[in-house]
Amino acid sequence: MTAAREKLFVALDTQDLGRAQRLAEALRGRVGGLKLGKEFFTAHGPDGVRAAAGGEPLFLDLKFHDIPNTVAGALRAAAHLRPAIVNLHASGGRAMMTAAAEAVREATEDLGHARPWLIAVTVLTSLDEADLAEVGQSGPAADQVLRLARLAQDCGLDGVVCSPREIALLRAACGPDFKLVVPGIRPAWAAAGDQKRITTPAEALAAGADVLVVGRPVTAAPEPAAAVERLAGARRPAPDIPVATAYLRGCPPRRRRAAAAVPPQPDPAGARPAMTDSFSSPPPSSEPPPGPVALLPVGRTVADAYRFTLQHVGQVLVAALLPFTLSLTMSLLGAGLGGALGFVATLVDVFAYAIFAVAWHRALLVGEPPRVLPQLGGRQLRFWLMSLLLVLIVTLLVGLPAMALSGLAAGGGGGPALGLIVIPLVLLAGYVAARFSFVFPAAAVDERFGLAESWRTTAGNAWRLIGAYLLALFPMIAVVFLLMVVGGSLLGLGGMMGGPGGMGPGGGAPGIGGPAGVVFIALMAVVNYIFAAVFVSLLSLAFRTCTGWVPDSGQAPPAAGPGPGMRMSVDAKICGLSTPDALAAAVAGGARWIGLVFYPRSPRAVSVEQAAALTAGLGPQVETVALLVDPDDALVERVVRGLRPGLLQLHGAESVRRVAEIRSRWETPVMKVIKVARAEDLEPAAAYEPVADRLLFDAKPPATLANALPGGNAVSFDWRLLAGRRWQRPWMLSGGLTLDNVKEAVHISGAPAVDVSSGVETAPGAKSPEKIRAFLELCGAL
Ligand SMILES: O=c1ccn([C@@H]2O[C@H](COP(=O)(O)O)[C@@H](O)[C@H]2O)c(=O)[nH]1
Repeated sequence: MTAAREKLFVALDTQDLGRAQRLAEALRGRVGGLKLGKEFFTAHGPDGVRAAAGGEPLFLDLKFHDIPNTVAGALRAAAHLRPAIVNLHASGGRAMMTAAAEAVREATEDLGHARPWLIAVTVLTSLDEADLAEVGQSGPAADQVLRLARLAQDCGLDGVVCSPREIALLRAACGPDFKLVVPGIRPAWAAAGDQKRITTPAEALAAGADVLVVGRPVTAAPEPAAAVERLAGARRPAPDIPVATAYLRGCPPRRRRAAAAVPPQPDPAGARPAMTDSFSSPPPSSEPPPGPVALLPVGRTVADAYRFTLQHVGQVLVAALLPFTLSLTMSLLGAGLGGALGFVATLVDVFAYAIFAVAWHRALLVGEPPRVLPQLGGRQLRFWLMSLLLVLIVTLLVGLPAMALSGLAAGGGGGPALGLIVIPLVLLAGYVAARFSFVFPAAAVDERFGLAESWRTTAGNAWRLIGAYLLALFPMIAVVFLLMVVGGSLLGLGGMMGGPGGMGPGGGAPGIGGPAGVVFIALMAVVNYIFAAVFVSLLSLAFRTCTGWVPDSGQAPPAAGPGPGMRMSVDAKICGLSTPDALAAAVAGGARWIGLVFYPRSPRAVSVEQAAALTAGLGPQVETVALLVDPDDALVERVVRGLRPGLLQLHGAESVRRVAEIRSRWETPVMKVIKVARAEDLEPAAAYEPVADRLLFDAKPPATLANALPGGNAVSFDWRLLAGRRWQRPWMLSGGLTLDNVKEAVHISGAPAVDVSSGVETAPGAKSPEKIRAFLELCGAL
């Protein structure tokens, strides 16, 4: 069982004993345990619990809340059911929790049972700040959660129930051994229902949850066991693949567990499987951003699709060689065959496209360089079958009605009416195809992803997808047209427009002869494959953005640094912007982040008002980063409220706890700066990884430098210190980067992103738009 599944307790919230038993049976051995709560218990009592749990680790979720004597008695009674976890409400107070802890200890000792975790519910995950205010509790939910967690710990409880949003905060405050049992888990594909403080399973695991409690996403699924698989394997974009992250605002923490949690003691009676140590094993690496699935940024996605393809034209040709040969052979054969054999030739042609598209999807999504002779098998077959199925669906849904209607219209002499009928149908065809299109990248990366899932995950992005395809099409049409005209006139070929210029990669059968014609056709084929690669890239990028897919560690390209596979260019942050022209240069040049400094001593400092005015109207393609140095709460509050930055850069000596607190309290992703001069300066990074969303490695201000700033001193450090290092968090490099050294810095350190300030200035604080442009150009070409 994977670590993710072992940490999963499924809530069997039902009054139907048979259903609970069927669910338990379906989930037996697939999850860490089962949770039976008030609904089931009220209907079936302790005997029902025994009958339903059937020896699986049991979380008896009765959330006791009463006077100390009553809760202690209830827990003594509950001990007979041999639960692995029992709970109460922390708001019952100190005396109640202390009595409860004592009762659990005594009762299990008397019975000779293993002692279950006794945990306290802090603030229900169905409550948000507004709900809390209504019951007289003002302030962030996280404050109340932290207060109650500390009290519970003080009373000798093993842990708490908290929402995923407070995991990092509680880990920092209560230590690695304090159990965090986390409901409010919602993969992207599941409805939130009544839950409010939610996140994805991957995020909760990555943040350091000991147990994930999931109910309806599993129990309401047609196949609960399959839902567990999906949930445990649910993925989100990899932070270190620059393009993927460009679409997502903010990143949640991913934590490497500081220490193994202590599992409950083994059951001496041996009747109930104790939770294994793998409960505490670190989750597989994944980087899930919080919140809803991102909207697809149309312009940026198209630009990235072109950029990725054009940066790897050689690889496109490698990927195209076999498909092109196959396609050309079949086209030549098919041209002479016609009828059924011609149809077979078309099927082979589609298969050739599948070979190409699978290779290119994999190039982008998992960084696998294409090969001249790829391994052919299930992937291409699935892709091919999906292509045929989609053609069939679109034909049945749209093509046939269009033909019938246009026949009617033509018969009735309704020429103009024809357009009115056909145009909506064509739009419908595009819409349906776009909604189903995610099955293709999914097939290429071996994801189980059907039409229904594609339909679901494209919801809200369908028209953006269509817009992106149309936008991508314009340059293609222009280039093909140009080639036709130029090629036609150069070669003296008539009727070229009906020749081999189809947008499909295989092109048509050549209708022109002679060596010049062959060269021309070869050129068209190359162009066609390049454009096909753009489309495939576009689809891959959209898939990754909308579904949050991220490769398994086994198939992922290196998490950082230029690996042997294929990669996008280096992302850049231009920091310390204070003028509109510099900001415009950064945005136009493709900076992924723009940094604003809220540190009064800096020559780049801006006020919150200036910053807000400067960044007003910025599109989603660029993220605002607020640089703070040991900020007090009031400053963070002002900056977050006034600017709503996508990232808070903490550039001072903020402790791990403070970083966690800032992130959680202001619900804004944070980037912690690690200042480096020597190898040992990298060590603190590990402690910050659990609580920060990003790391920034900057040069340590030299002690000898008079009036040194916390950063931006035009000083660099030995980039070799970072070479080959892998971090759990996405990271970037800064410190004395300039136009002259950025290439070398990236090459040596393997940085996936860079941050520059003084290197694009003419004097401290005076940004040069020209230098910014040139710097970004360099990064784009790296
Ligand atoms: O704060 C809390 C405490 C407990 N729960 C319980 O967890 C499950 C969640 O079920 P879903 O169907 O996944 O929403 C449910 O049994 C709750 O009683 C919680 O959600 N929040």
